[in-house]
Amino acid sequence: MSILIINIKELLQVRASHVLKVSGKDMKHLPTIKNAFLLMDNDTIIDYGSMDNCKNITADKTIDAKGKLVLPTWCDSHTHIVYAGNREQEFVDRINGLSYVEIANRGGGILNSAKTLQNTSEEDLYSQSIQRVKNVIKLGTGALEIKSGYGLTVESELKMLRVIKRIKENFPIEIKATFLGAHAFPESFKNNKKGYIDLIINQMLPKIANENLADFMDVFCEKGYFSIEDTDTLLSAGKKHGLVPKIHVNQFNAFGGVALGVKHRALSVDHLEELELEDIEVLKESDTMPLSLPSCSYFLGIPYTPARQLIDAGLPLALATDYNPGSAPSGNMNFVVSTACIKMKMTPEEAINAATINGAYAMGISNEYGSISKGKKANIIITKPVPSYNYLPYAFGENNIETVIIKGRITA
Ligand SMILES: N=CN[C@@H](CCC(=O)O)C(=O)O
Ligand SMILES: [Zn+2]
Repeated sequence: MSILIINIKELLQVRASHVLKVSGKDMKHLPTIKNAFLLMDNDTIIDYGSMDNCKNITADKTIDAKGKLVLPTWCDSHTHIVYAGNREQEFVDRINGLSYVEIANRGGGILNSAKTLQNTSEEDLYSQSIQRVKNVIKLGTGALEIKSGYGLTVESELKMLRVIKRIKENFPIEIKATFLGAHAFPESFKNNKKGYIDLIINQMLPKIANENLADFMDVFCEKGYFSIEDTDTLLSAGKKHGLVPKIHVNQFNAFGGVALGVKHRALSVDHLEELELEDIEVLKESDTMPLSLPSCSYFLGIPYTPARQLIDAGLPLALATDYNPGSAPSGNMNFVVSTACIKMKMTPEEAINAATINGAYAMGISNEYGSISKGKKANIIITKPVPSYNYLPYAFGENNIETVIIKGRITA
């Protein structure tokens, strides 16, 4: 089936298909066409341009987008959207004065979510998770990275990854799965950290590879979690099974994790709330995408990634939600884009680039997603009538998405 969108007030993020990411000054530029049309055939974008050149084009369905913007769907490249239960009690504990780290040290945090997930059936985990997936699609997300990491046992990590696989099979959006068994040390391995790392390497990884359950390997490289040496060992082990590295790094402390990520040619280094000059220098020599999670900074009240420093140094930046029960219980990419503008001083052009093409790069899919390009997947947002694209981040908290098209089908 073909869909033609006509009279588009402004078509955003129009790029040649070979552009895989944008960096530095180029992030300030968002290529657009005013008074445009867009043509999709089945799941693919096949043509676009000015309305002046739309005269002889017909399609099975025509949508009039007068007064509305059209842009690629958001690419949310860092989520933990598969989880069981919630952690609203910890939210209240933080309001009453405890820090995220103090809560974690008392056995809350990731271990709290792991306990709940271990006691939740695969079926129940799937139904809880798909509610969130359905919601984020309505909010304009068309590609999603999903991590394991609340299992922390062989059985429960596999349970999480099988749920991710099932979501992938049953939903039209693009999904990439990340194995994050190294998210925290389980209580039973508190005094035997090497034992847990051995379990990941010798038990979890071979099974995951055997069932083809993950694309990427992630590690929470942080004080009190996995050290530089642990992360190095784990990423190397993941690579042997074909898993591309990514890291949670510099969330609370900067101690060389970014350089380690670059050494491993990580696809992205994520969080970066704490950043040293040497981190920026090392990233300049790499293809690794720095990735920021503003909703986590907002929710925990920790610093925001210094986006200006990264972009002004000529680097690219991707934005994602970090959707998880502890540090960012929201999968709203529109809020992420707004918050990046409001709190990180990114321009709307930079934020939209970071949430589309650069997010796609951070999932290794920017050859097919993240821009309006001929031959790319027809993943499209049509907004409500709005004055300009600046209005999208400006009107924070307002839902300005009217229609979401995923792989050429109207989905929301
Ligand atoms: N920092 C590590 N992992 C998650 C939070 C996990 C949790 O608190 O449940 C994050 O990216 O923020
Ligand atoms: Zn995370």
